[in-house]
Amino acid sequence: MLLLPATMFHLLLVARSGPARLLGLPPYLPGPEALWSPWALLLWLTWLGLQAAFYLLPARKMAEGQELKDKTRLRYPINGFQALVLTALLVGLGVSAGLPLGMLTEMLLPLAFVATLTAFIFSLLLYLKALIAPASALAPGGNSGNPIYDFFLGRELNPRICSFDCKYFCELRPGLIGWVLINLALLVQEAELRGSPSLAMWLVNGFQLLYVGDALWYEEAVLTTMDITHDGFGFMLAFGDLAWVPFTYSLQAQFLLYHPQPLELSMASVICLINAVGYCIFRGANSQKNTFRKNPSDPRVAGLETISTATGRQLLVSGWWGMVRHPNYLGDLIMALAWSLPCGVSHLLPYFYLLYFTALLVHREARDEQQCLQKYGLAWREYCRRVPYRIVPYIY
Ligand SMILES: NC(=O)C1=CN([C@@H]2O[C@H](COP(=O)(O)OP(=O)(O)OC[C@H]3O[C@@H](n4cnc5c(N)ncnc54)[C@H](OP(=O)(O)O)[C@@H]3O)[C@@H](O)[C@H]2O)C=CC1
Ligand SMILES: CC(C)CCC[C@@H](C)[C@H]1CC=C2C3=C(CC[C@@]21C)[C@@]1(C)CC[C@H](O)C(C)(C)[C@@H]1CC3
Repeated sequence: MLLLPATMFHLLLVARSGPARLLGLPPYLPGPEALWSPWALLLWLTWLGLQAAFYLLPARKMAEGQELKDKTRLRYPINGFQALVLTALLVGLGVSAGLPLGMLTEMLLPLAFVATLTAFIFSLLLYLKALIAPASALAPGGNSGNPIYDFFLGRELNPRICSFDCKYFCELRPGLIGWVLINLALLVQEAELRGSPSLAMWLVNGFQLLYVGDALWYEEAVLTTMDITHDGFGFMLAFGDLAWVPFTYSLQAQFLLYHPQPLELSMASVICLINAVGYCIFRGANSQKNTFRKNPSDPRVAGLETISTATGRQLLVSGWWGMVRHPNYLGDLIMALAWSLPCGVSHLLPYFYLLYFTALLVHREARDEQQCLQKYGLAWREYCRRVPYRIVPYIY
């Protein structure tokens, strides 16, 4: 809990330092005046309030989540993409009225500080709220009795205030949309400093906007991810969603602002191709599984080979899910590589995301494997026999 914020501040500080060494010491240790700003707090709270207001707007659709322990299903508004468009319109209006968006890049440290503070306070409130939640509302992990462990993992599965779902809101709105807004501010700032944004900055902005736009367009798919169906809402996700995502996932764009990198058109085309391949695998795999889980007789998936399980559910063994056991992770990792390549190969720092993400997905894959083995038993073993590789064909 201390190491994660420390890593985030380390990355923010080294990204703007001359040597930009991932493993080097930060150029200076920020004092309270560099971290604390009432304006940053005001801006952050306004941002959270704005995104919460967008969440509460009428949605084009209400989706049902997975069945819970008490056999009920929660309902979720599907209006994340609408929130992204409204945010873009508002920011566009602001910029045309003279709002200095590039200035946001000067406030990253105090904003990251207030986001971290919010995550700690929010997690504490969530921990306290879980004390009065019924046992059926608690997450399978995160209720060990060790308060520090439970505070970190999160005790309640789907904490809500009336119909407002705190975890679903945080997972997709303030952090993800904040990430692309920070990227955009870095692009604007680069244009102000150097006359126009660099090709590398355009690529990083474009790729990551596609990733965030995709997440919000296919918002309903998040309801079947491990975070929503299995993990409690505690410090890990609150900090991850609110602080880690916007301030560390924008690291490549931060690096590019302070360390401009030349990029040939031919190299840029290769990088675009890598991103496109990654995206096709990621989207193809996620959509195939979601379509199959919603309706196995959908013509798009009806011809795929499957294994039956004792639970009545089936497992795909052909198509994307017959290539490796987590094709979506493979696609995500290929995209992560494409996001770092525009930053060149002179520094390790822009590859931090790729390294962290590999570790996260390897660990996540192992957790999922454990859960699937528990759920599906012998059928899962048979799936592992038929599809022996986890993430990368013939390698892992
Ligand atoms: N950018 C980021 O920081 C992060 C991105 N991600 C991305 O989020 C996405 C979701 O990931 P995550 O929630 O971890 O897991 P998945 O979407 O991979 O879901 C795993 C579940 O899929 C089902 N499943 C597994 N194999 C099969 C099969 N052969 N046929 C049918 N169903 C199967 C099982 O659930 P069941 O059988 O119950 O349906 C399993 O528990 C991924 O694309 C990942 O890359 C994840 C973490 C961080
Ligand atoms: C800080 C810790 C070390 C780890 C925190 C992990 C979180 C940052 C991630 C856990 C799962 C995530 C997902 C996405 C973002 C990062 C977190 C919150 C996701 C919303 C990104 C966009 C994708 O399209 C997705 C599939 C919707 C992702 C779902 C999981």
